[in-house]
Amino acid sequence: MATIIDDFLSFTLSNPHSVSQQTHKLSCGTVILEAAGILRFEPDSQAKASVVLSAGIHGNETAPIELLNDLVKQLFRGELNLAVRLLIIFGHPEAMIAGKRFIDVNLNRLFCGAWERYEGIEVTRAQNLEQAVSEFFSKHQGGQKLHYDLHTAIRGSQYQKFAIHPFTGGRAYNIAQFRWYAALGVEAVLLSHQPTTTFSYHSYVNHGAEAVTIELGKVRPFGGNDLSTLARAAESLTSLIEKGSLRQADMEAIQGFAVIDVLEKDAEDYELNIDHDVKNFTEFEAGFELAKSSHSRYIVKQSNDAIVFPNTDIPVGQRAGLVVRRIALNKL
Ligand SMILES: O=C(O)CCC(=O)N[C@@H](CCC(=O)O)C(=O)O
Ligand SMILES: [Zn+2]
Repeated sequence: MATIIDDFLSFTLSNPHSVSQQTHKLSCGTVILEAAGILRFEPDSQAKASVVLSAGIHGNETAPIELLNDLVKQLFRGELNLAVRLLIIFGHPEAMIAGKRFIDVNLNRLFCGAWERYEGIEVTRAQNLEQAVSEFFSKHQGGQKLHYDLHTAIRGSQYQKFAIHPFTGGRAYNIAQFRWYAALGVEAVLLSHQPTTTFSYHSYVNHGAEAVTIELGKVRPFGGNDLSTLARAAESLTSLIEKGSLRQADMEAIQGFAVIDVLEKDAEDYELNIDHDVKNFTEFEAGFELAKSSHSRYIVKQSNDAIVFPNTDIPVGQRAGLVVRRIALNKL
């Protein structure tokens, strides 16, 4: 059986529920297996930042899991310098084994204490992840607190890699973060217009971290990903781990979008008036009836408003899509 040193992903898939704590000495730090799918790296030198990198919050979004697993292998082999405190999280090992987005309820709707209102195996995992992040940031030693929650999208996208920035509630946008997203290869950023119960929003609002959800392509099973498409993301994350600073690329490469509306599935007969293969960021004409149910209709308000994350295969009360509108990030 694989050890965490050989292959953290294989080890996690073989030990999805509970593990005994393990500590290993690295050439420039220490690594602690804290819980199933959770590894904490502490550098020997003064840490330049506290960084959370999570993937697999949705079990079938495998490319970023494979990406993080490669980084962990390089750290164990002593091939990378460790300049930051680093928490690596494989969010939902049981869903990863099942090859499913989730088992009972969508884990990425349970943070900020929302788990209190749900039942299912994800409830305990959400609590454990909140606690792991809280303990990690409570030992912050200086520099920035950062959390990048890595996903892949169910549908194809007109922008392959895009970020969903948390609702700021008046906190200023950090332009250096946008430049860092560009360095990761991100092509579009959505600015959320209201609080959510996602993992990245939790770190942003409760820990004051610079946190964001990043979509790195399309959902594929383990082994089915072309990791060469993530080379830029891998290089920039490696640089963050080794140097403790965020690479900066030209922000002009990123298209900004404001989230205008959240489409909510408000009845069992809720329908989106789009084909199953419509891509994220597809635009509509003003007046188009985008959604309807026995309770409501959603009419597109302005031409070129676009849809992201359309999905009606969800419980009533949850998000069936986001309506977004182009904005200039340099005018924020
Ligand atoms: O492709 C889809 O429909 C969903 C992909 C995904 O899991 N996206 C995240 C975004 C989280 C956020 O809004 O910050 C999610 O839906 O949880
Ligand atoms: Zn996801």
